[in-house]
Amino acid sequence: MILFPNCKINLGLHILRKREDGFHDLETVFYPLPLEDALEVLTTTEMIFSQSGIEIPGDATENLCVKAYQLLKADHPQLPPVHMHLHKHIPTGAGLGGGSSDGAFTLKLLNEKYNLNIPAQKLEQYAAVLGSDCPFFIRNTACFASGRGEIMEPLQLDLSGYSFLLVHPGIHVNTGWAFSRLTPGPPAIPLREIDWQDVLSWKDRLTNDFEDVVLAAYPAIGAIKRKMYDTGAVYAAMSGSGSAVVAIYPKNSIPVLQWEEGYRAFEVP
Ligand SMILES: C[C@](O)(CO)[C@H](O)COP(=O)(O)OP(=O)(O)OC[C@H]1O[C@@H](n2ccc(N)nc2=O)[C@H](O)[C@@H]1O
Ligand SMILES: Nc1ncnc2c1ncn2[C@@H]1O[C@H](COP(=O)(O)OP(=O)(O)OP(=O)(O)O)[C@@H](O)[C@H]1O
Repeated sequence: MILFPNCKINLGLHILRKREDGFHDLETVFYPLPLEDALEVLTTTEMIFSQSGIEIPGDATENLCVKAYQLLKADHPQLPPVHMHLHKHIPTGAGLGGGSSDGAFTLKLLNEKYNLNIPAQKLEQYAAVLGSDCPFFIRNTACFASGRGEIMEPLQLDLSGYSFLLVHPGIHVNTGWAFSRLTPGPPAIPLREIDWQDVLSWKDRLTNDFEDVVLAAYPAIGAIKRKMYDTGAVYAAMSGSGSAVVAIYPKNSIPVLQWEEGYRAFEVP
């Protein structure tokens, strides 16, 4: 069985407070986009994880696909050994949730392929063990998120009338480092006060708290954002803790742009 774990973008991201468990409470809107990895699972006689495409830093045993398998196996010993192959397109350390999506899709795939009958709510709980961004990818539709990102509420938001440009400057931003650099606090404009149907208003009202610290450390990211606005984007912002920047253009109006060596650009027309 093959599934295609997609990426997410954050539309607005406010870091509200540091918690006693070391994590931060936040508020954000998650929106899924079809920049995808490919995840294949076959039944075998011994556990194998293999990977192609973009190289993932770290040991294969730390991969969220492997961790997701182990998490389910502990509660569902009937799961057979599998060969999991992950073909990676989504840049890592990009704020696009690629690793989180791989972990969440592994849970969904194993549940379906081996008829474990785990309800979606329980899958979200397993996903929260893997990472803060993971639960979103179980439902994978636009939502408000709070807590660590695991408390979700559906948001009616259809951006299919727009085109998206994602640019990754090849910089790997460590999420833990980015959280450690910022000062949490109440947002100037809470996400509940944003008019989600008026995309043109977002430029002046929707903010990502990570931009202050991450753009200060990596000015190249701010330059990408400026170039997007200079070329007709109606909204542009860093996604999550970066370093990818996402721009929303009027439908089929993404300009042909030259980027520096080592940058990768992805279009969702
Ligand atoms: C920045 C976002 O992408 C916004 O959607 C997420 O909050 C990050 O989620 P993630 O990559 O799944 O992060 P995790 O793997 O859970 O945590 C990585 C590290 O980020 C910090 N972290 C993460 C999420 C959170 N709500 N508070 C935190 O302080 C912690 O230091 C943690 O050790
Ligand atoms: N399947 C995977 N794909 C990408 N990275 C993974 C995967 N499994 C584990 N990781 C680890 O996650 C790290 C990237 O996480 P980080 O939170 O820094 O970046 P991100 O792009 O914001 O998040 P993520 O893609 O995990 O949501 C990588 O350095 C890698 O070690």
